[in-house]
Amino acid sequence: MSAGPGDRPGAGFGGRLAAAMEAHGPVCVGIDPHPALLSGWGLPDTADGLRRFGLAVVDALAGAAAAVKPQSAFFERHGSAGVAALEEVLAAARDQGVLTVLDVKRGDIGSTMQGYADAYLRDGAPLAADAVTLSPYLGLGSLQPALDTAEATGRGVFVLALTSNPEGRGVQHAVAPGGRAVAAEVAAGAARANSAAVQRGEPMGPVGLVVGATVGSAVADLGVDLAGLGGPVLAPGVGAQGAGAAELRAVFGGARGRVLASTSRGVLGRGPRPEALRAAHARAVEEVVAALRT
Ligand SMILES: O=c1ccn([C@@H]2O[C@H](COP(=O)(O)O)[C@@H](O)[C@H]2O)c(=O)[nH]1
Repeated sequence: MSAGPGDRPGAGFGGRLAAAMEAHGPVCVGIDPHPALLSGWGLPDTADGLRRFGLAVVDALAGAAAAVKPQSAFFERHGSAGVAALEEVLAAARDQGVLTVLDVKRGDIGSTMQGYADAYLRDGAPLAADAVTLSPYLGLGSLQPALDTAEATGRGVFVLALTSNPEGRGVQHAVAPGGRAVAAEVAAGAARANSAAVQRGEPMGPVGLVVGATVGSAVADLGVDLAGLGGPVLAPGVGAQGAGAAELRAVFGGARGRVLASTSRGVLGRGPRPEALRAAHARAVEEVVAALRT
């Protein structure tokens, strides 16, 4: 079976994500198999435990959630067996029509970046996802091979702009040579990369940003132009990291229709019963929709 997006309706990632958000609401559920969650679900902290955990989340949320976001780190803890479990979880999501954002936060020199692009964004790759997270801190231009591959295969990327953790400020708020904050430069570069898709009339381009729902006034203070991005905004920090309706409303004023809020422990902590996971997701959707209503 093809591992590419060819078996999915709609061409580009932005269009497919917009359709999924319209159908299921603007909330992505992270698949973060923390040891404590595995134990709470009665699963062992082994590759097989992770596999069962990830498959249970996909089964519960297929047809209910716009996307799932497996966190690669937890699978990598178990070496090749953990990565094989991640492959199975990605394949299950693909088969069940759930969009995947693989949270790997990759960044490297351009020639190596092509290797990452081939690993995650190529049709038929064992770890192929609909989108991946990328780190621009080796220079936004170094990500170009991944952006090109995503564009060519109908996939997407989310570039870290303002992360949800407080330690990110030292780098992301720093002033770049042009006089703008680094995060504002990253957003401007992403907007440029989306311009062709926007001109073609696609609802969203393939290049999204990661902007934590916990970043307070940073978007406005630093002049990070989310309104002009033309792509989706992945907003982690909802739930366990403390962001709720008030924070979402305050941070995302200019981009409300394109925000995909992301929560992991906030939903996973309600498992393992599928109905409980779906109910927690539905509550999160209600809260996010109310917060982002224009
Ligand atoms: O800025 C960022 C970027 C990514 N993350 C990731 O999202 C989840 C958050 O999990 P919660 O349980 O909802 O706190 C996790 O995988 C992070 O690595 C982020 O938190 N902030």
